[in-house]
Formats: sequence, C-alpha cells, structure tokens
Amino acid sequence: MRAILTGGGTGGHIYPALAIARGLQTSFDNTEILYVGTNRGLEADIVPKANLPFQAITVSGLERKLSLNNLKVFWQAWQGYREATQIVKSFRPDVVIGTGGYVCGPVVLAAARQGIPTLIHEQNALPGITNRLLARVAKGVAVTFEDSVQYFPQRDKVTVTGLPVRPEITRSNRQAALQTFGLEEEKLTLLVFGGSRGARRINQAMVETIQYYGNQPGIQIIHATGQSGYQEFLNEVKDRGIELDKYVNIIVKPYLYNMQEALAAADLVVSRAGAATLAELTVLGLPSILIPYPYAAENHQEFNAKALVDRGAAVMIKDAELTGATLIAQLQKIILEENRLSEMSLASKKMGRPEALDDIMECVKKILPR
Ligand SMILES: CC(=O)N[C@H]1[C@@H](OP(=O)(O)OP(=O)(O)OC[C@H]2O[C@@H](n3ccc(=O)[nH]c3=O)[C@H](O)[C@@H]2O)O[C@H](CO)[C@@H](O)[C@@H]1O
Repeated sequence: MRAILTGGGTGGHIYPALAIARGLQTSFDNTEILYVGTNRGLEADIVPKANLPFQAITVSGLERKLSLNNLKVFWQAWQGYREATQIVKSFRPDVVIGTGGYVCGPVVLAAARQGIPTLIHEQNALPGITNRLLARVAKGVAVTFEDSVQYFPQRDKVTVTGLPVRPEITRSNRQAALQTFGLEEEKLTLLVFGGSRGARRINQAMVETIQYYGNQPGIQIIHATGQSGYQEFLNEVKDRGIELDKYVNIIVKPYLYNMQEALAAADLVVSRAGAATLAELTVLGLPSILIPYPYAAENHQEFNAKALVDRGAAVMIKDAELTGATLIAQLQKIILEENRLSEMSLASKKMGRPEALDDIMECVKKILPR
C-alpha cells in the first residue's frame, strides 16, 4: 500500500494524519507513506520527528477578507497544485488522505484528477473550508461528529468515524494515576487545562476558583496553565495574597506531559473545546465544562462544544462570560446536583469512539479499487 497523507498548519490537523499513518502501517502490507505539507506549517517539524518522509509544496491560506494578498495566494495555490501533481505522479499512491488545512487542497485535488482514490477526515463539528470544498472531489469523507454530516451535501460519501486518540489515553488506570499526582481516591478530582497552549482566560478565572476550593475537603484540582501563562498565573495568585503551597489539594503545572494520567485521575474537566480534547474526554466518558476558544476559525470550537452540550455530556460557558464567579457557580451546580456527574459521564461515554482508527481504515478499504 502506497499512501500520501496531507494536512497541516496546526497540530490539530497533523496528529490525526499521523495516527492514520500508523493505522495504515498496521492494517496493510508493505505500507509506504509520504507526507505532503508546507515548510511553514508545524508539519515540517513534527512529521520528520515521527520518522515519516516529508515533502513540501508552496501554498498559503486565503485571508478571510478581500485583499490584494489573496492574488498572491491564488498564484501560489496554482503553483502548489502543479507541484502536488508532480509529487502524486512520481509517488504513484494507491490512496491520498487529507486531514484538513489549506495544504490539503492542491494535494487531494491533484490526486482526484489523476483518478486516485481520496479520503478526507474532518475533526471539527463545523467543517473547515478546505474540506467542504474537497468533499466534492474526494471519494470518501470521514467525520468526527455526527453534527458535521449536514454540511456535506454528498451524504452517501460521509461516514462518522470519530477522531483517533493517542493509544495511551485509554490505557491508564485511575488508582495509579492518582498516586502519581499524590492525590486521594475518595475526593472528586477536577482537571483544568486550556488546550495545548493553555488559555489565559481560564487561568484568570482559576485564580478565584483555586482560592475558593483551596483546602476544601472532598475536592482536589490539577490545573495546567500552559507554558507561557505559568509565571503570570503564579504572579496573579501571589498578588491576591494566596499562598499556593499551603493548599494541599491544588496542583498547578505549566504543561501536563502525562495527560493520560491526568485524565484517568479526573472526575470532571474544565477545558477549551478543541477536537482532540473532546475525543479524549468522550472516549473516557468524562463530564466537562467547556469554554470554546472564541478566535478559532469560524468559531468552530463552539460548534464542537455544542455537540457535547446537546447530548448532555457537557456544559458550556462562553469565553466572554467566563469569570471566577461563573466558573465556581457552574462547578457547584454540577457537583451538588444529585446524579448529575454520572449522567453527564454516561452521555459523554456514549459519544466516545474508541474504534475511530479502525473505522477510518474501513473507509480507506471501501474506496480502494476491488
Ligand atoms: C486553538 C485552535 O484553533 N485549536 C484547534 C486545533 O486544536 P489543538 O490541536 O491545538 O487543540 P486540541 O484541543 O484539539 O488538542 C490539545 C491536545 O493537547 C493535549 N494537552 C493539552 C494540555 C496539556 O497540558 N497537555 C496535553 O497533552 C490534550 O490532551 C490534547 O490532545 O485543531 C483542532 C482540530 O482541527 C481544533 O478542533 C482546535 O479548535
């Protein structure tokens, strides 16, 4: 099996592509993979580190408002398309898979025009522009959320597969995880983080929240501030006269490298609503309070959050409404209401798709010539 994978810009498009690459390597014989991205996207750094061959083409993203710069973008897209055509011709893939981001456009299009089976994977409830356009030419469309099916008029091509999570996420054990953090088993564990880079707004609300719950019996908190927000958070805590080291039930870290353990320890999560995070929460059946990042493209995180809220798996607080007080009020409501946590947890688990990678592999098999 020879496959080209493409997708990029941010980690959100690259990690699913890497998971799919691993899936192909285990599901098909003699798999040879080529990853096509741009030199400016994060993929140029991440993909070679994952030991996959990488080739770059020239493309850049369209500005969402009318601008002269977009003329240059169109020219580059044309150039990128010609480069992609050459790459596809010389690599001769059996399949081309795109996971979103503008680099997918020329690559999937070039493959489709050469009659090569193409699959796209969409991570968000509100599909990105590139994927919406590519759905017309792709042979298969795999989506993460049931809610995004409606945006693809080509219904018969669409399969709801979910988003593959890192394998270690489902392998961790609660008891061992609590031990790692030095936390107690009979307390409710709240995990708070704001996506991979942290979220300043969440950190600000957490100052008051930590003061409220500090040394309260029955609850313990793990809070990841994000690398860049760590010092600022500590300063704000100090300015408020809070002595963090006196709170035995609060752990503050810049980043959680062992997220699988933090999730295993958690009973309730407060976070942004990125697709990877939500896939992890639902695969583990974790209830959550979601605060969508309002500046994500086309506000897609709010659509992601809504998918969980509509099914009773989460509660949403809009970023603009987030304060220490609104967060504490929502937390108290969920914690105190009888059976609320277990009902949310059940609803979350129902949305989880532990077999996402297998289902994507089925989509690949379906589009290959018999
Ligand atoms: C800001 C933005 O536009 N983000 C987008 C980006 O998400 P991006 O990949 O940045 O964010 P996600 O929320 O999807 O993923 C964050 C990942 O970081 C991990 N983590 C986080 C904190 C920590 O301390 N340790 C740790 O390991 C989480 O477990 C998760 O796996 O692409 C996704 C898929 O297109 C979109 O849904 C997101 O909206």
